[in-house]
Amino acid sequence: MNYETLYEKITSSLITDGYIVIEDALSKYLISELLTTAKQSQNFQQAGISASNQKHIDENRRRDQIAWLDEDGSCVSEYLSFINGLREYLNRSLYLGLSYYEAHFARYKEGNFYEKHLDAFKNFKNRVVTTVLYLNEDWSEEDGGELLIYDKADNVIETVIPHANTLVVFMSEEFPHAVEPAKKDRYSIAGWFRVDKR
Ligand SMILES: O=C(O)CCC(=O)C(=O)O
Ligand SMILES: [Fe+2]
Repeated sequence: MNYETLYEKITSSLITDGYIVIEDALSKYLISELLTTAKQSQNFQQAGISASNQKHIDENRRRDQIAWLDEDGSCVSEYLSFINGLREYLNRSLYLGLSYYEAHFARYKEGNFYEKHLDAFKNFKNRVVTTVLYLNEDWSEEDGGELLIYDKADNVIETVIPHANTLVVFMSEEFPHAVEPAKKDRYSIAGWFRVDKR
């Protein structure tokens, strides 16, 4: 698949707004394969909070479960090839020097949420660009689980319904965000382009 138009759209929005929400971003088929892979994964673990990967689990702030992506299935490879093209495009056009991408499937069960947070800590300079791809077919407004994106003045600037094939991309240091409690299982792939070494 040729993703150039999508890369161009993401890049220009990152320049003007710092973020973008795109519905129907990728192929429907790819999204349903990714959902099947996520649902079948045996690797989900309770997510932690701390910056340093030490498992400090704080259930008051975050209740989702995560499974780090590995390139075993063809749909995961296809998704990562889209992502790698985006990484190269961003590096070519914005000189971001993104060196790699880490990503996990996330599952929020009924009642799970993620309090308002930033994905990157200013002094660390590690996570530069965040991506979230939603995998939920037939998600309606009553199902909760919205992503709220805030500006620096703490106003909600976007309320994103986690519909299958909606892709969100934003500058990690700039946008506090939160996940509202989900009312049924909510699946996504959250990922981060980083500038440090693996
Ligand atoms: O799933 C989402 O909408 C956002 C998840 C998130 O903020 C994170 O994993 O850091
Ligand atoms: Fe986040």
